[in-house]
Parts: sequence; C-alpha cells; structure tokens
Amino acid sequence: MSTVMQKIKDIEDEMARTQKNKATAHHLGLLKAKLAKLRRELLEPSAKGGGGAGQGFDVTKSGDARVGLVGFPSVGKSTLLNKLTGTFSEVASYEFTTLTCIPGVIVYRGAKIQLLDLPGIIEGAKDGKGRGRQLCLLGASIFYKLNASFSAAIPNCDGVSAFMVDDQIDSVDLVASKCLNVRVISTARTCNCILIVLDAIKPITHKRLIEKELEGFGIRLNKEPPNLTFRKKDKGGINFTSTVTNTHLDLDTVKAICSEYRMHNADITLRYDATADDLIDVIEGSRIYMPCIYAVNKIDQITLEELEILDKLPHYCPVSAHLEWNLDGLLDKVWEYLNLTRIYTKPKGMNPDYEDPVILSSKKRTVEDFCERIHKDMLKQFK
Ligand SMILES: Nc1nc2c(ncn2[C@@H]2O[C@H](COP(=O)(O)OP(=O)(O)OP(=O)(O)O)[C@@H](O)[C@H]2O)c(=O)[nH]1
Ligand SMILES: [K+]
Ligand SMILES: [Mg+2]
Repeated sequence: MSTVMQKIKDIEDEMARTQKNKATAHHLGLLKAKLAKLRRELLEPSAKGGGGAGQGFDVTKSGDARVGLVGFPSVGKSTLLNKLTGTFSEVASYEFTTLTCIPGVIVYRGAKIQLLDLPGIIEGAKDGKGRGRQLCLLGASIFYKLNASFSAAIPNCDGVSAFMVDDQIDSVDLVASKCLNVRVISTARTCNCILIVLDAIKPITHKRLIEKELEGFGIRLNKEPPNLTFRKKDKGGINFTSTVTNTHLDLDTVKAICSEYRMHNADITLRYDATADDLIDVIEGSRIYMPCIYAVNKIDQITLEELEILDKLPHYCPVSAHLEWNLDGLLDKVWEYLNLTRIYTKPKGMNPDYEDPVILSSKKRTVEDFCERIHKDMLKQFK
C-alpha cells in the first residue's frame, strides 16, 4: 500500500545525495520527472475501485469563491473560521482537533466567499519521516477516527485494516498521515485562494514545509503559468529553442525529461529562464496556479519589532484570530487576491441595484460569462 510513498522517498533521498552541477543536471531532471509522475499517482483515484470521490473532503462548493485554511496543527485555523464566518468548528489546545472539513461563509462586498477549515498538515508525512512513537499513535488514532469512510474514500489506502497489530502501527501511521494530507491538499486544489496559516511564535521554516507539501501535489502559489510552449510531434526528435539565455535547462536535461514521458519528438520554446520543474509542470499539465496569503496568527504573542518585520514580507498578513486583530485587513487581502469582479445590474426604468452585484471570477469575466451567470438562454437573445 505504501509502495508509491516508498518510491517517492527513495527518489527524494537520491536527489538529496546527488550534487547539483552541469554533469548531473540531466539526471536530476529525470528524477524530478519521475517524482512528478509518482506524486500524480498518489492523487489519482485508485485503480482497484475505491473511486476518486474521496480524494478531497466531500463538501459542496457554494458561493462566488472558495478559500481554504491550510497549516500545521494548532496554528489557529478553526479559530479563524469561527471568527470570520460565525460558524462553529471545535477549537482546542491539542493538535488534530479538526479531522474533517468544516465550511463557513463570509459575505463581503456583496460576494459570498466559502471558507474551509481543514485538518492540520502532518509534518514529514510526504517523505515518510515519522516523529517516533508519538506520531505513530497519533496516526493510529486519526486512522481509527476516520476509519468508517477511510479505505473506501481514500486512494492508495485500500486494504488497510483497522485491526493492525502493534508492529504494523508504523505503516498505519504513515498511511493515515499521508492520506489525511492528501485529502487536505486535494481539497485545497479546489479553492480559488489559499490561506496558509502560520503561528507567529513557531519557526519560520514552517512556511517552507507547508509550501513544499502543496507544491508536491501540483499547487503553484502566487506564480504565473510557465511562459514556454511544448508541442508534441510525430517525428523530428527533440527541438529545443530559447529566446533568452537559460541557466537551468540544456538539451540533455530536456531530452532526459521528455524520455521519462516517452516523448521523443517535440518542439520546446522557452521565453524566459525556465527550470526543469517548469518544463515538467507544462508536460504534466493539471497544475493549479493559485493566489496565496500567509496569515501569521497569534501576533498577540510577539513583540512590536517582530510584528513590523512580518508586516513587510510579501503576501503576509499578521493577525490574532483569538483577539480578532486585523481580521478586516485579512478580509481586504483575501478580496484583493481573489480578484473578483462585481457587476451591478440596472433593471429597466429603475436605479441600479447596488446591494446585490453579480460576481465574476478573475478568469471568467467577459460579457459572455456574465450572460451565462444570469441565465443559460440569455446569450442567445443577447444583442
Ligand atoms: N495566543 C493566541 N492563541 C490562539 C490564537 N488563535 C488561536 N489560538 C489558540 O491556539 C489553539 C489552537 O487553535 P485551533 O483553532 O484549534 O487551531 P487549529 O489550527 O484549528 O488546530 P487543529 O484543528 O488541531 O489543526 C487554541 O488553544 C486557541 O485558543 C491567537 O490569535 N492567539
Ligand atoms: K487544535
Ligand atoms: Mg482546527
């Protein structure tokens, strides 16, 4: 059951051991491609039934946009949900209080924004590093709590029995924690914006760990899709051109990556200094480019000097969920990052309705999209 995870770990270990230089670039490119393929496998529905329905949490999308709270345990995600939406999600000082997805709604500037509280991300689950006995028991208890819908709902967990003997708890731990992360991140993929919640008094490295976890599952944060074209052909080999000098990719690396995908004929054109990861992203497709805000919580615990530093970092928004500090600032930022468009309609012979705008997303805001939103037949009669 954990073979995919084991393979991922092996490749990550090999990458860590491999020195980065010109001679190893193509081999590293190949490993990166292998890793991307394995991670995709982890997200795909299991071949043996079980189905893909359980990849994310089963919460119906509603409103004009969806925002997800992602972070390590006990950083204050549920407290934030409660304060921002008035919904109830259990808050406690112990880790993994929340084990499922709890939605709430924020009405802001006429838009309905669905906010999702999610379980904490489990550190090290990605590379199979446990935290010894403590995490083993935690994994087991998460597993028991989730078990009712567990093996049916989660890919790559088929056949895990709830009645594992003690020496198997290690693998239960790994599977349970991995699966919980997969569910959280699969749900995060359905969002229009992610709020990475950080604890102001925890190490700054936590930010990078959460980012890596999300990146590992195809989410690209505050990033534009790579400006490169990849065109498959029937013959002619690999043709690699670039309009700029590139420092990351050479023909050998490009060929190694393409061969991993069994693509031996393709035109690849770069318009910027792209990396191997960028090329893999384009070949893989299904990457999600998403705005992300770092909500640094519990600022009531730090000094003013520390706060001033945090406040200057890009995409950061310091808050105290518990004391309700700067929640308006956070909402403003969410609004800005969602980049929604409000359209006010004016009924014939009446004043425009400034109370109830039609909300369009940043990606779908043409007149056509507007018509679609009002009524499916509107476009046909539209002049
Ligand atoms: N000092 C301080 N404590 C906070 C703040 N926000 C939340 N807490 C506390 O942090 C603890 C964890 O809060 P939760 O909201 O349960 O955190 P969570 O991220 O949802 O935790 P899990 O569901 O277990 O992943 C609780 O004891 C909260 O009271 C804050 O702004 N300042
Ligand atoms: K908690
Ligand atoms: Mg919680």
